[in-house]
Amino acid sequence: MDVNVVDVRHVSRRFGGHVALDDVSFSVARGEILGVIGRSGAGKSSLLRCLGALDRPDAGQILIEGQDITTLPQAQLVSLRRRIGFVFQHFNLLGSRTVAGNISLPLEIAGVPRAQRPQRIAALLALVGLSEQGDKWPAQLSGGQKQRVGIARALANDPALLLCDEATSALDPETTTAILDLLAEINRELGLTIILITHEMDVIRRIATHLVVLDQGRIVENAPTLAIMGAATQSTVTQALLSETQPQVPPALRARLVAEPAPDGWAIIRIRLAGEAAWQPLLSQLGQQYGVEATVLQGGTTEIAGQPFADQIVSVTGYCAEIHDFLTQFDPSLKVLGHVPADH
Ligand SMILES: Nc1ncnc2c1ncn2[C@@H]1O[C@H](COP(=O)(O)OP(=O)(O)OP(=O)(O)O)[C@@H](O)[C@H]1O
Repeated sequence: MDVNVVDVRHVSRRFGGHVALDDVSFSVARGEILGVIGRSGAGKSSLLRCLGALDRPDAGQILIEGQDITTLPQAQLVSLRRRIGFVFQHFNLLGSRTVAGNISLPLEIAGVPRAQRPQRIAALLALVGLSEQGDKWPAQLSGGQKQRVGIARALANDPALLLCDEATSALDPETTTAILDLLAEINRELGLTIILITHEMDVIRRIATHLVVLDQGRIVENAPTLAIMGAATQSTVTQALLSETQPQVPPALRARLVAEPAPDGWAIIRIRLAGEAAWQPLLSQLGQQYGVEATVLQGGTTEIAGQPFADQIVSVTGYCAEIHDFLTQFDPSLKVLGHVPADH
């Protein structure tokens, strides 16, 4: 039986009177990319430290490949930590070692014989696209290259789990995309299980197959990312986090929105379509079937966890109950955001 790589069961962590993690439970199956998101102070770092066996919870269990790390003696913890790779926000490379030397360090600590190291280091450098950079010093690298070294170092001992702590928060948007693509590729090629801690919903949207939303130490959402993005109801915290990356009604139009339909005016709706429905020519179908005009004002179609997902603000003329019923077949969470009276 293939056990989950991670099982977190009723974990709590207190600091003095403050509860940082409150009865947190979730599982991560092999090969999943789990995103953990929450606002500042939600408990993300506390969770990561417990998952990485850098801190012990006050209550609950954390099983890594079926082994409870909260009760393991120190000696066994050392070998267990080798099953977990860490990727840090600020890379944490040793400036006194070359790129190859940084990647070699975990191999040396694990007791990999000297003769075997160069081959392993070369394979890791190739995996992260730095084959020519082994002899360089960290100071000679860009932020993105430093993070590639950080990822290669984290993979050195062939971990079962990769823990990424805000791995792209210090990088520019283009480099963020390249690093997220690299993590997705490593996940695909090695089947590696990844937990990403982040405060950026965009990171989650791009690569996380599953999502846990933390708020004040508690889990408020735990499901496949696509299901949460397309859900009819979400927690207030999730809505706030999602709104950062969701299309919004253009401000000039928002100022003209009224609550009631107006003759000859248009309705402004928000439609989300997950899976195959996102590729369907729904709006042109609407035009043909009902003789109305539907225009996408904001948003588009992207991929979430390899599945198409459309999130759009659309204006529709002649909006009526029939059209609403037609569209809610495809998006039960469809929202009419308001109406714009005709410009007479
Ligand atoms: N060592 C500590 N001592 C006292 N309080 C702590 C400690 N570590 C965390 N906390 C508290 O626990 C709560 C959760 O903190 P944590 O750092 O886990 O949140 P976070 O989601 O990672 O926040 P951020 O995104 O700002 O890093 C916070 O209220 C924090 O002040």
